Amino acid sequence: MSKPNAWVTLATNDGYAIGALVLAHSLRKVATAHKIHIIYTDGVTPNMLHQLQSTFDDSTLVDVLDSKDEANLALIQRPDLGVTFTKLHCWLLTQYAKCVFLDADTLVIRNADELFERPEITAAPDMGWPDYFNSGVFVFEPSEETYHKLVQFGLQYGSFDGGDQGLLNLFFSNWRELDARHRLPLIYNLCASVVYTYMAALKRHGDQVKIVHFLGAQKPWLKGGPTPLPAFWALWFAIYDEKVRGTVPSDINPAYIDSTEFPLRTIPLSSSFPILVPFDKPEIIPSRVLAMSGLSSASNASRVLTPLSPPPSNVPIAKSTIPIISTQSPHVYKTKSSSSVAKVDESSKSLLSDTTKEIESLTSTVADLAINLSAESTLTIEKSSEEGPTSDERRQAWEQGRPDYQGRDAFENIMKAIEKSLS
Ligand SMILES: O=c1ccn([C@@H]2O[C@H](COP(=O)(O)OP(=O)(O)O[C@H]3O[C@H](CO)[C@@H](O)[C@H](O)[C@H]3O)[C@@H](O)[C@H]2O)c(=O)[nH]1
Ligand SMILES: [Mn+2]
Repeated sequence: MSKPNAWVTLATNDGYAIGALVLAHSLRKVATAHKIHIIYTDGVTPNMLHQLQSTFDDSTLVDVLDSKDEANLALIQRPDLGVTFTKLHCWLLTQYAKCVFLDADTLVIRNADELFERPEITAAPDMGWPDYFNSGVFVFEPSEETYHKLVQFGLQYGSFDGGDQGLLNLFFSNWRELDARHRLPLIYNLCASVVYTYMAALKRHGDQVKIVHFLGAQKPWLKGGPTPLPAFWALWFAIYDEKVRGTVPSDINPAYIDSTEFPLRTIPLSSSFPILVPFDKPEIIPSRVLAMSGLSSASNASRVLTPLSPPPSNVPIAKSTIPIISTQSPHVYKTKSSSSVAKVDESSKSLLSDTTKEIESLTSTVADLAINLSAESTLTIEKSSEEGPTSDERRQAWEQGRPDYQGRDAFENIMKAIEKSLS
């Protein structure tokens, strides 16, 4: 009998375990034909583990302190590579013929079983640097030999970003030159946390998206706020509410939220981005999710209408040190070892609010700076006649990828506004 295939994910603590639960339910909702397997560490509390084990088809404990394992032995010297090496354990799942690894912060919103027809290594470009692949979704073939090579490689060269993505991209360094089968369209790993500069493409392909990735410091299960694509967050919460919330044990680490605390806000730039109707069944969108998305009913659910409301007063406003388009979260990623969970929760919370602010400010920067420019007397802009475009028209033009680059939105003006908004 031939071996089965499996989706594989990883959780080293209760927060990521919640993500993994939502992910597993999303895979069942889209009726995958393949197994669903989780790798976990003892950072997951027993009650959460029970939930994982009753939701996933199978699970594997990876004990980072178990010195019988060569990788773990080596880890004692290289604690920085902790979670990275844990992720590599997926290659040891040789009970499967082929696997697709999914980060615990991904969500499968349409059946994507065709991924198992792809060879190792298959992945989508990283949104921050498309010459590298993003390691949140990748096709691989379990093999002890590959595992050992990866471990040796990792020990020798480390990871240029401190995480598995850097290590895997160094190991599979010819990925970009491989044939087209190895490169996934972005609909298999659409990052729901970056501000897209190509809104027209997003609008064109948004309704074909199959896998969403909540990459970066903000995760749906953490306190914080929505990202520039609230419609996708709404999908995550729809599954969380329906399948997970009632099952999450009360002794879970209190840093992780109940979704009722999720601030009901949307972001202006996405005001014309159509919400995706989950699983072709508009009636299953809970009314709270519709409210979150600014929609009154699923039938006229073509536009997100709610204006931005003020940030919740309990979110501390810290001076940000995060780059504007923050698609990676190496700090949070690296520091979340099970031994320092409590400490890190605090720091990731403030990182989170920084990022929220940053994304919000960038979002309004991109859309609003163009619109507000003409009002700035300090900028050297040709004052146009009163018949010029209205703010709404200019916003629309931006969202459709048609800014007035010859006039008000000229390079110099945008530069000035960006510098101004950053200073
Ligand atoms: O404390 C942690 C941190 C991570 N993970 C697992 O590892 C994955 C990757 O971490 P994540 O926080 O999702 O990283 P991203 O924000 O997605 O950042 C990028 O950078 C990471 C480090 O290189 C890569 O693993 C990701 O695939 C890549 O998208 C998670 O989804 C989990 O499955 C844990 O279980 N515990
Ligand atoms: Mn991720």
